[in-house]
Formats: sequence, structure tokens, C-alpha cells
Amino acid sequence: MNSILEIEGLTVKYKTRYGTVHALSNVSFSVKKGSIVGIIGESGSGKSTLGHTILRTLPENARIESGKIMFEGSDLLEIDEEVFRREFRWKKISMIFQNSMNAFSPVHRIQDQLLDVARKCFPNKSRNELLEIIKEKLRIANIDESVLKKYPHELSGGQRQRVAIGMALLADPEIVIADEPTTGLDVVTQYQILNRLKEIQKDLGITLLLITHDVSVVAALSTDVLVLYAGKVLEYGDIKRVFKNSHHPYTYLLLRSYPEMGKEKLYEIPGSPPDLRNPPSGCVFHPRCPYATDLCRKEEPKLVEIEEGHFSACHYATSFNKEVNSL
Ligand SMILES: Nc1ncnc2c1ncn2[C@@H]1O[C@H](COP(=O)(O)OP(=O)(O)OP(=O)(O)O)[C@@H](O)[C@H]1O
Repeated sequence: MNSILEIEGLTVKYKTRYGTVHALSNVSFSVKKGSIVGIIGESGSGKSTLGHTILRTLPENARIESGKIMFEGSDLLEIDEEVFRREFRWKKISMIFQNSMNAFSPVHRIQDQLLDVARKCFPNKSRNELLEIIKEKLRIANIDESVLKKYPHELSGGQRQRVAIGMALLADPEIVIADEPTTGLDVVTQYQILNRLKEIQKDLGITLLLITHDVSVVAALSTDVLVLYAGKVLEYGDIKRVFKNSHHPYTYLLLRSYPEMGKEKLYEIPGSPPDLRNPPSGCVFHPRCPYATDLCRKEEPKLVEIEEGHFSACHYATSFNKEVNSL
């Protein structure tokens, strides 16, 4: 497998006044070059923390306790901050931030904000050269360059999101992390933006990490899916395999609880995700899992490969799968 990113044993915690939040625990997976990995999970499962750890934009109170993020032969976490800022962030790996209204400064025109990022990427280029690059990327993102003279609040949510896409593409990165790129937009705009994102990914050959809680977004776009729950990877692999042949009860129930045309009854996963200051023993999903046994309460399941490129962290991955497929 030609992987572009290998994440190994990543553990990230936040220190807070009320205790330590175990945001990511021993997260491991590898990303194929040119793939679209949908990173899916309920609110608080650690999706954004994962994106920010890769881009090294975690807040002050975050601690990376262990792990590696291998990219082009180097561990991204070991690279000197100055080198990372100069050569990696925006240039090789960029991010389309969640809620673009917050991502842009309200008091500066779009042009100034894009120039600011462009200057970091290409310190030796003139202002005119940078503006040419910016306009080209806005064209790719399918938005008219007239937005450059405007302030963020003068744009619609969809327009702002397209500008954010253009901004992420400024330096032709190899990996783009899109954090909930269409949340809060109407369905038609969502569809247009996701379609454009998919075309861009294909045309430019980038690798896309698509963070979302929306199963339908992942289903429409991704080649692979990573299911996160309470900071842990519960299932990972090719989208068709994971969605059609889930080997983890959480994935199976998550898909059953998602509204779809023609679905008569929606399943509701009982309970709510655990408090990450005090995660449960054994399998993190056991308190909500209708199939849990004593083993699940006591022993944490390892993430194991059950078929080529398809991983599950369930003690009963194989038998559970047989059981649900015979229903
Ligand atoms: N700066 C912070 N300080 C303390 N705890 C934090 C901080 N940021 C996130 N957390 C906690 O870390 C856990 C993971 O949060 P994260 O934002 O990564 O999840 P998420 O899956 O992206 O959620 P959402 O879909 O709501 O954005 C949550 O319990 C969250 O409350």
C-alpha cells in the first residue's frame, strides 16, 4: 500500500481545571495517497483534535503524550516548530476549518487574509504574483474573485466555505484536512461544495481527510472511513467494506441510526458518549453496546485487521459480523 500518512499510537490529552480529558487514545491508522478518508464520530469523539494534531495547531492546554505521525519519512511531531511552519503547514498539509465565519477575521477583507497566508507559503513572491495565485485557487474553488474586496460577513456561508477551500489549496498541498466543511449550509449548497471538493481532490490528486459527523457526507465522498468513538478508533477500512459489512457494533448502530429516504424506523443508540475525563474500563463503547459481555467490561479490545485493510476493535468482530448479517 502506498501510504502518505502513518499515524501510530497517538495519545492526546487536554488539561483542564476539572481534570484531564483523554481526547485521543492510542490512535493508529494509515492513509493511502490520493484517498478520501472520512473521519466520523459523534460530537466530542476527537475528530478535530486529530486534525489539529496533524497540523500542529492544538491549543496550549493540549499534550501529545505519545505517538508518531509519519509523513514522507519524518515524524511530523518531531519537526522543529519553525521548520514545520515554514515548510509543512499550508504548504504540504492544510486545513479547511470548521465554521469558516470563525476562521476568518471579521475586520479584514478577504484579500488581505488570503495574502497573509500566501506570503507565508511563498515569501519570495511579489504581491501581484501572490494575487495571481490566489485568483487561480478561487477559480478552482468555483468562486468569483470579486469576493476579494469583501469582508467575511458580506459573503454567504457557502461563499465563505469556498474561499476557505481556495485558501487551503494556495500552496498545492498534498494533504487537505476538511473539518466539517459543509456544516450549517443548506442541503443544495452542501451538495455543490462537496461535489466540487471531490472534483478538486481528483483533479489535483490530493489526499483528503474529511472530518464530519454526517454519515451521508462520508458515504458520498470517501474511499475509506475511520470510525472514532471517545478518542479511539473502533473501525477503519475501505468505505464499502465498513459500511456494507461492519465489524463493530458501534458502526453498525451508527449507520442504523442515520436517517435515509425510505427508512421506516430509526435506531437510537442508547445512552450518550462517556465523560472523557473518566473513560470507562474495557471497551469504551461497552456501556452503550447492546452486545457487551463481561469481557468487554474488563478488557480493552485491540484494533485488529479482520480482512485486508479492514480493522476493528471489538472482541467479537468476526462473530458479531456473522450475527448481524444473518438477521
Ligand atoms: N481546548 C480544549 N480543552 C479541553 N478539552 C477540550 C478542548 N478541545 C476539545 N476538548 C475535549 O476533547 C474531546 C474531543 O474533542 P474534539 O473537539 O476533538 O471532538 P470532535 O469529535 O471534533 O467534536 P465536534 O464534532 O463537536 O467538533 C471532547 O471531550 C472535548 O470536550
